Amino acid sequence: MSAAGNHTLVTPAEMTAIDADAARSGIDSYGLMTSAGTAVSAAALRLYPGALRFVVLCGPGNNGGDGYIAAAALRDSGADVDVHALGDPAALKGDAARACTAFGTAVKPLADYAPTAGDVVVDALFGAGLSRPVPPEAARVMRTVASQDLPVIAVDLPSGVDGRSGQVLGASFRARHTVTFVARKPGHLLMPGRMLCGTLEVFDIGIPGRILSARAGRLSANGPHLWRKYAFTLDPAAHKFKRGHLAVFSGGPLSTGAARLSAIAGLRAGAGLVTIASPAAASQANASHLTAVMLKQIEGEDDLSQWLADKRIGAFVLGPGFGDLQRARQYALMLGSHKLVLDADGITAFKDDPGPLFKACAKGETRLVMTPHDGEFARLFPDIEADEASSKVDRAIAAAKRSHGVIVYKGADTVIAAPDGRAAINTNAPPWLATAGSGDTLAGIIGAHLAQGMPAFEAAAAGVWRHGRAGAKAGEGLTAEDLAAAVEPLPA
Ligand SMILES: NC(=O)C1=CN([C@@H]2O[C@H](COP(=O)(O)OP(=O)(O)OC[C@H]3O[C@@H](n4cnc5c(N)ncnc54)[C@H](O)[C@@H]3O)[C@@H](O)[C@H]2O)[C@@H](O)CC1
Ligand SMILES: Nc1ncnc2c1ncn2[C@@H]1O[C@H](COP(=O)(O)OP(=O)(O)O)[C@@H](O)[C@H]1O
Ligand SMILES: [K+]
Repeated sequence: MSAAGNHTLVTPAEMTAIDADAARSGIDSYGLMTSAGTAVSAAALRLYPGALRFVVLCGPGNNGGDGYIAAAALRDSGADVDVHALGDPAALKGDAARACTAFGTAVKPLADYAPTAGDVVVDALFGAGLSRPVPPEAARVMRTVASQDLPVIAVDLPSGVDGRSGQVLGASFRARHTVTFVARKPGHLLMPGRMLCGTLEVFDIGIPGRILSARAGRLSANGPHLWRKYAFTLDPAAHKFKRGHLAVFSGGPLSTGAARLSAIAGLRAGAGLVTIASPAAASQANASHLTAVMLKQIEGEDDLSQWLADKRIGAFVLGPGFGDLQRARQYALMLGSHKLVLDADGITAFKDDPGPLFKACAKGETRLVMTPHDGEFARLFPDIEADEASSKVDRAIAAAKRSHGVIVYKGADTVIAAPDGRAAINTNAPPWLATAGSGDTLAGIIGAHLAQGMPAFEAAAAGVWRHGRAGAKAGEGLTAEDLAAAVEPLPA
């Protein structure tokens, strides 16, 4: 068994190709199924030593095959086991047919299963091969098992969860524990799939790492492996400008708090210098709340173009509490080759006509990071959002390619995607991050990374991860002020 520590994520389609490569290289596929099914039985015995009965529900493919192996191993260990099959077991093919024959004991129809207190359900109906909504008889069993709150151990994925997108096709089991093989799939990390897996175990069934890496794409779980080489230690001779200068645009007099949250988070995240660029009317409000953060009055385009001559400004944050959408457009388009985190109102400002922004970011190194939540994403990319066949990862990558910027598609399962097709799914964010000002804090952390010279994808991925860590450290009930204060130094 390996902890879910390997960062690579493999889609079901890639897994099929890995499977085929393994077979071509001479690895016995029935041996792989035997390892998989045996791992499931071991988990079932370990987690539920007091089970009165194990009920293994087997589907029409190799997921069902794993189930037959598990059922045989459970029976051979002395447990009470019943197997119920979806479809006719005589129609099974290949390794699954062999596993069913090896099980040897009578198999009952799925519809005959009457859930009973003391049952532990092993869900081997569908795994990577789920291709359409689950049939009604499977949905019925899922409902009765849930209504009795029986524990479910899922083989590979809770049946009904699409391993590519994490979406539920029709209905699904809610597992207490899921045993998957070789590597995690995106559906284990994306919502709602993540919630339906319970605890997740990745079992190494013996497919060599070289076969995995040859087929795996550019999607991983977010973590320090993505940015470690940019997580510098401080040069003893550093001065504040060397640590990066971040500028944050403030909104008007009644909405200055968001920019301050970004600014303070930017300082905490390691920027040497943070300046709030404030309209004159808001200067007083900002000045009365700022100490370490500096203040610069920027009243309009003339002030901004003069200020932009200061080449020491490493990055800008535009959007939190900004308010004036027309001005947000002007400012964003004036930033030339400067790096920019565009959040909140900065994103909404480009709702009806994002073309000029995307064009301005088309050349050279990626310099734009956008941090939309669902609503903002749909405003900027309505057609991408409307494509129901695509996963959150697909949508984030499509938006990154179109905008030439890094997309941080926020939520409980934030996806970070780059225009070159790299993507990561974040998993360390506690639910209490959903609080006012939390997104402003995130924008400031990412801005600090950009100001310090991290490339955009790494800056964004590290920012999302540090934001999640800070949330966990500050704990439930945090406010956005606590969050900024809880940002830990890099490298973590
Ligand atoms: N990838 C690997 O290396 C290994 C995979 N194994 C298992 O193999 C599984 C994948 O096997 P398969 O590709 O056979 O796929 P599945 O067993 O997940 O399901 C495919 C079967 O279900 C049918 N089906 C799909 N959606 C349906 C629906 N909504 N209603 C009714 N029937 C439906 C398909 O026509 C096909 O017969 C994995 O999830 C895993 O459990 C293991 O045997 C170990 C090795
Ligand atoms: N259920 C959740 N679990 C974990 N993180 C969440 C959840 N909901 C939201 N978040 C995170 O909280 C932050 C909220 O940002 P945003 O929606 O912009 O809020 P605000 O505008 O109030 O600052 C984002 O980083 C998002 O990923
Ligand atoms: K399953």
